[in-house]
Amino acid sequence: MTMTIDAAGGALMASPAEGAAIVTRGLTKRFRGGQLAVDQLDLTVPRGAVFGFLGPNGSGKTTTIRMLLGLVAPTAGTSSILGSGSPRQALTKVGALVEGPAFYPYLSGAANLRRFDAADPSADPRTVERRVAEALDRVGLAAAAKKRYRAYSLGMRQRLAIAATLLGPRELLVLDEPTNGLDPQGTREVRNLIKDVAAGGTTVFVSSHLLAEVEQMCTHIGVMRTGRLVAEGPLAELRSANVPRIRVETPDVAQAAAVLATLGLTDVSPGSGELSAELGHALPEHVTAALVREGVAVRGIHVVRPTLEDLFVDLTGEGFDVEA
Ligand SMILES: Nc1ncnc2c1ncn2[C@@H]1O[C@H](COP(=O)(O)OP(=O)(O)OP(=O)(O)O)[C@@H](O)[C@H]1O
Repeated sequence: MTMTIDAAGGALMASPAEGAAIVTRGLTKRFRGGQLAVDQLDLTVPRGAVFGFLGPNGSGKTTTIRMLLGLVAPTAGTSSILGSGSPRQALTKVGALVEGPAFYPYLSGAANLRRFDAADPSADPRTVERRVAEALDRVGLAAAAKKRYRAYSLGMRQRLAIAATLLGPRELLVLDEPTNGLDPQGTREVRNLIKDVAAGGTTVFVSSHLLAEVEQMCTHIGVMRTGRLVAEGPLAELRSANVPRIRVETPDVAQAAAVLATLGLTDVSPGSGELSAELGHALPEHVTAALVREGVAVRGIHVVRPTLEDLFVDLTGEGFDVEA
């Protein structure tokens, strides 16, 4: 179901969450069957960020989003959206897309949006035509406004779902797996649309299990593993946290390990016919010279900088689907 969550407006309360678009502290959800879906989540989404909420299937992303939007009650902890501790107070400024869209196939895109808007008690029916036209224009569907929904491509359908979240001015968009099921073209369309929306100043919180996709559009990421947040921060910072390693191919593994340790390299890991270590600030040419000087038979030397994918596999214990 596609939904734009709206509620009666009201003054937003000042709170410690001011300045961030989303803050959760100790947010926890245990389902009745005993399943701990979200475990002590401390999340901070800065205003203006495109925040990628990344994690394998079942890691708790949708449950977190449902708690943020007030659709499911947390077992423990707090969450705050746009500085308000009560989701209902902030939700007129929030557009949310949770799960798949539910549009009428025989109605046009524009007619679907009009129906959608009519179901929103906080929307002004006098301005609906203008707002529908603007939303369609924003997602690049102005020319297809009168086309029936069933004739839309998958990418167009998803753009219409996002248009439904943009029928009012939004400070925050929350999108749960918006590219799920899309082909590469549709994925690109949605990704570009998200970037455009963010460029207009809207904070975007987007969940995904696709690392490559998140890397291409997000400024910040949070990584979930079995209900817990295992990494969070600006993408650039997480990238630079990946320290380069040196890998040496040699039959003299033990002797090479001793040389690397003497040079101050850390995390020296011997293997079969090769070994690796964190390079740190050492220069590869100095390491090579030292090995040769000590009589180590060097067959090959490589400097490897782990990718974000490597980092996430380490963090989550699982591979991510890297196809966008
Ligand atoms: N209503 C529910 N009752 C019981 N368990 C649930 C319920 N909803 C989700 N879960 C469980 O909670 C865990 C987290 O699910 P959630 O849907 O939040 O993960 P997700 O990261 O969004 O995964 P996906 O990408 O597959 O939707 C899963 O183990 C799931 O089976």
